[in-house]
Amino acid sequence: MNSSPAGRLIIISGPSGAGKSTVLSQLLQNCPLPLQMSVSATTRAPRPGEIDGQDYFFLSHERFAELREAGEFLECKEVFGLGYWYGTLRDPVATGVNAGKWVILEIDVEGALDVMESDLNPITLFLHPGGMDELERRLRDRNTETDAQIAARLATAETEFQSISRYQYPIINDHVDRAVDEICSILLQYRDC
Ligand SMILES: Nc1nc2c(ncn2[C@@H]2O[C@H](COP(=O)(O)OP(=O)(O)O)[C@@H](O)[C@H]2O)c(=O)[nH]1
Ligand SMILES: Nc1ncnc2c1ncn2[C@@H]1O[C@H](COP(=O)(O)OP(=O)(O)O)[C@@H](O)[C@H]1O
Repeated sequence: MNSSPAGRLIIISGPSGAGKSTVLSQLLQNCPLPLQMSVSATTRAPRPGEIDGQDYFFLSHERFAELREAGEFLECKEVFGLGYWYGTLRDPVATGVNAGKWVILEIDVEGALDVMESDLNPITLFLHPGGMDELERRLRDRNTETDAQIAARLATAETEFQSISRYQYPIINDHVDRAVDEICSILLQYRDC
């Protein structure tokens, strides 16, 4: 018998550069819930400082395709139309939720819509940077992508904003601390449900 309280699935989406990683790392440190990040698999190259198995599982295209064909992904998508795949592995998510964790999927809108249609009943949040100018500034200041990659991210952002109404909670990340507090308050409302 499993005596742990039930875990939850949480989805956070939002355009690249909105501040998802920044906000989530503070949320994990400051919100008194058993939160756990889902580690996605991707075929994109690691950025300097990113650690395999911690930030992502960095896979070859061949290995990713094998796992996809074997049905190992809860969802997977080619994001930004640049040939790079991203996917959520089923097993670690199920293991986390069964152990009472509140597992956070930081995934794109297309993948999120797939999970919303499943019977997993996720809590869904969309992080918004405030405006396109601010988004571009954050992407340029982050200095991790080429101009072409930034352009692809901005084009995808325009499309992603059109799906904001599919999420339960739109969050404006104007100040990191404020956004973290807002998200934590929302999640705490579900603690006794
Ligand atoms: N569908 C899906 N999208 C993912 C997954 N992991 C990451 N993403 C999305 O892929 C996009 C790019 O992520 P990344 O390459 O880390 O760049 P960043 O968002 O600019 O930091 C973001 O929109 C993520 O939310 C996943 O497992 N599935
Ligand atoms: N509220 C904020 N105000 C200003 N800059 C921010 C804010 N949140 C995040 N940033 C910065 O914006 C850039 C993109 O943030 P990041 O967390 O990498 O976004 P994402 O994970 O959504 O792609 C980073 O350089 C980060 O330091």
